[in-house]
Amino acid sequence: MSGGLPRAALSAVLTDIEGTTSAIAFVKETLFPYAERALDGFLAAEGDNPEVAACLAEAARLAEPGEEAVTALRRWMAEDAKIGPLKTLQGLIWRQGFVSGEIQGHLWPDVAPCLQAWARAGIFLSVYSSGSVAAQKLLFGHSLAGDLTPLFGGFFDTAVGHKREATSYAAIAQGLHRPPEEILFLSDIAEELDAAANAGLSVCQLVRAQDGTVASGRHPAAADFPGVAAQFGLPVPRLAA
Ligand SMILES: CSCCC(=O)C(=O)COP(=O)(O)O
Ligand SMILES: [Mg+2]
Repeated sequence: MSGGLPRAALSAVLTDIEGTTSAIAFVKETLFPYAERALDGFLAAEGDNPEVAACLAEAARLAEPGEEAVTALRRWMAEDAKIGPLKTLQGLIWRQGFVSGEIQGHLWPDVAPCLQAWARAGIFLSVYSSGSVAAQKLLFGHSLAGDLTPLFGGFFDTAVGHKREATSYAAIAQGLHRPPEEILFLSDIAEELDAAANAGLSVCQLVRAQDGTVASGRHPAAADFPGVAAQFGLPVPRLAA
């Protein structure tokens, strides 16, 4: 935090998912392997679906010369590359798992009570994740805390730009019709917070011990959402012990 300036009054919270609302292990050990296992069967069954076909065409365009679309998709999965057609396809594959109840969206226990209290206090809530908007809605719609999608007024993915680029946050602030400093961006990744801060947003790093996150020292930091609330003047709900 730079030099003791008073913080702007917040009107909105924009939150990341992996490492912020949800465990990194849930994404890496449940969601990603589910999509990897299901990929071939899904493409065989749904390859003619126009949305799936569009992902395959875009993957082929972005693949290395001579590399097949499916090979590129598997390589991006292994690299955890945040590439549009992969993220869209993962969302489409996860749909069956979330809707059937096989997967429930992980949320740390402090998250839902804080989001509910902030929404009740008139704070506008939105999500910005590398996961597709469809995947974000599945995770919050089928979460351990039930369907939280009505709490959110906006969902943003990398269609707006990459998470380490300031222009993405400027576009989100413009889309939300709010001055950037009134929007508090929450993330575990310092480079994302750098980009948001460069666009003028208020920022806080989530340093969740269970995820092994290390504080960057470049931004305000909190161990959980009540810690965020206490620092930024947001309501702090009473949590069950
Ligand atoms: C249901 S969203 C899954 C998260 C995901 O696919 C991902 O790549 C994590 O990105 P984030 O920007 O939330 O860290
Ligand atoms: Mg994250």
